[in-house]
Amino acid sequence: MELRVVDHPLVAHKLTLLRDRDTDSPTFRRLTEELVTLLAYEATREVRVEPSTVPTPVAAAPGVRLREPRPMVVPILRAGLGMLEGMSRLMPTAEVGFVGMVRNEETLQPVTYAERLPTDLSGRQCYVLDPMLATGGSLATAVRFLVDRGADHITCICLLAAPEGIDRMRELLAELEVPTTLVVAAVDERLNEQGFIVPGLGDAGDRLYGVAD
Ligand SMILES: O=P(O)(O)OC[C@H]1O[C@H](OP(=O)(O)OP(=O)(O)O)[C@H](O)[C@@H]1O
Ligand SMILES: O=c1cc[nH]c(=O)[nH]1
Ligand SMILES: [Mg+2]
Repeated sequence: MELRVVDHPLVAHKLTLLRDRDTDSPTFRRLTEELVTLLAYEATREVRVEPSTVPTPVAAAPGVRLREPRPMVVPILRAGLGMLEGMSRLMPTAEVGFVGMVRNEETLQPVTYAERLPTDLSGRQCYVLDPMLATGGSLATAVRFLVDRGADHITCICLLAAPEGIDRMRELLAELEVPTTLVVAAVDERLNEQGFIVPGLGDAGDRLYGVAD
């Protein structure tokens, strides 16, 4: 798995505001979208295109267009949903599939409670969205799921990652033949005893949408 940490002052500035516990929910949502759009620019560097020529008012201009099958964007519910709009803004013609996952707060194991994806993802490039990579269990499960259905190129976009989660992803995905890239705004210090990223930003889902039961 290739790791790309996006080193850009605007990303760092927005991430700092996002982390602040005094940032309210509407601002948190807006910053999340803005950050994703910036990360997506880097994350879509390998998106597949094909030659396409268009007529300008002056002459024919050779260019490119996104290749079929269209890329698939997969937000991991709940918190990943906050990243969808920012991603769609950059790649509006991508298709969207959904996976719903929640971590068991004691065992930290992910539980999949929803899935709405094509059964056949052969030849598809997939962009998985989840703001937080903590133990790596949720993201690795989602990636495996997509690869099992035939996806042949996976890019994960996260806002924050813990070193433990990156190591775990590498371990769990080691035998996959499919190229996998992780694009993040920052790699934080560590996980705490509750599996939260330190210093992190708290519970991304709660900060986006309010406290869940
Ligand atoms: O790397 P992991 O240890 O698996 O943890 C990360 C997961 O935890 C959070 O979701 P959560 O379970 O809080 O669900 P939510 O999105 O509904 O808040 C986060 O959005 C990731 O999906
Ligand atoms: O720090 C963390 C870890 C998992 N999920 C979150 O939302 N935040
Ligand atoms: Mg949560």
